[in-house]
Amino acid sequence: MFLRHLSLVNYKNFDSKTLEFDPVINCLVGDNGVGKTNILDAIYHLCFGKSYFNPVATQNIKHDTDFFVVDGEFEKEGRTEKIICSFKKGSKKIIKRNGKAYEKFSEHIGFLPLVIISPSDRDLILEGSETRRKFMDGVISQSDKAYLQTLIKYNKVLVQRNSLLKYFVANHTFDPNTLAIYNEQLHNLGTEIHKKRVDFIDSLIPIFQKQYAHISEKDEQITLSYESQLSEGNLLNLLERSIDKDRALQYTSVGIHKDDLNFMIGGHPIKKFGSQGQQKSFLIALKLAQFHFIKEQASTTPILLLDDIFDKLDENRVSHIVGLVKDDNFGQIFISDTHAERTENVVKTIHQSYKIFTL
Ligand SMILES: Nc1ncnc2c1ncn2[C@@H]1O[C@H](COP(=O)(O)OP(=O)(O)OP(=O)(O)O)[C@@H](O)[C@H]1O
Repeated sequence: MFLRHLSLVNYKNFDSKTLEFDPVINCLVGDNGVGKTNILDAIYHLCFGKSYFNPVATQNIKHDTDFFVVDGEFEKEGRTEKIICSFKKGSKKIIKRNGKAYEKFSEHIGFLPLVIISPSDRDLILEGSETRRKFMDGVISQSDKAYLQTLIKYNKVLVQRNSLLKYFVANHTFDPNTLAIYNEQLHNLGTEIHKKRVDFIDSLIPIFQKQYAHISEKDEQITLSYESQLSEGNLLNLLERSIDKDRALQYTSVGIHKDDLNFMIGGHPIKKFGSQGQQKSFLIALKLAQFHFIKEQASTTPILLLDDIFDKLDENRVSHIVGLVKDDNFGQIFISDTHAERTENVVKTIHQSYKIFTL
């Protein structure tokens, strides 16, 4: 799969921009702030229906205008797939595939698999557990449509259960029977999600360890593990046992919405004890593991976006990553960098077709 053509109207700093891409390697070069990352984000937008960097849709519209359009032409399994994502202030965002608008964006997720490696990935280490759950959910959803639907249902029931807990307190009442209905639903949906997360992490760990060893070239003991209250007991029991606590807190204190991933180095949290270099290698290994996992699960090689990759790695290691496309017949890669020469030196070593875009 590859992206052949991209055109932007009023997307972030671009009023109008058209690019024809190489099927293998594309380098976006230029000074700070010219819009290299914005182009990568527009590609991300076509695959996920949203920005990777800025979740506020209106802020992706060029200042002083009131709509944006991102239009892309992909080649997938010998067919042309035309995707248009448009958004006008005050209206709903629209994503169309070959002229037909999706009713639910979730139906589009996974159709065009993509992995991005960017300096903002550090949030996965630094931020709270929600960021790591989103990462996990994003990867699983790209290859398992049922997972995303189950997760959406779980979150809806969770909102309803939390509203009920608030209602109880506001009205000085309690109805265990209605609560039991929500408990049962959360149990069924949460158990399914938990199982898929366990399976996912089990498959990801060996790929991740291999990638880390490759990148760090050192014998460091790093671990990635999944932490869930459901590993200690059945969700229905946990929910029943926490009723008093939940009533006091007015929200649901147990469930898969509390899951986390633990990132450790030498047995200690990498957030506190990892050097900057170790944290960067960890994140790249995690994202490359994601790339390989999706490639194995989906029948398509994901598009790989490398934003500001030289910020994280030296030229040899960038060559190694870019070299991924050499092994994967249909892989396409996008690299953003401030130094045209440095980028060209790296891509030349791969002996594949490439294009350099100077912005
Ligand atoms: N909604 C918007 N309207 C207009 N300009 C915007 C909007 N959102 C972001 N920008 C502009 O986009 C530019 C940043 O673009 P981007 O992050 O793509 O740069 P870059 O080329 O990747 O830079 P760097 O090399 O520093 O990473 C900034 O000048 C910013 O002001």
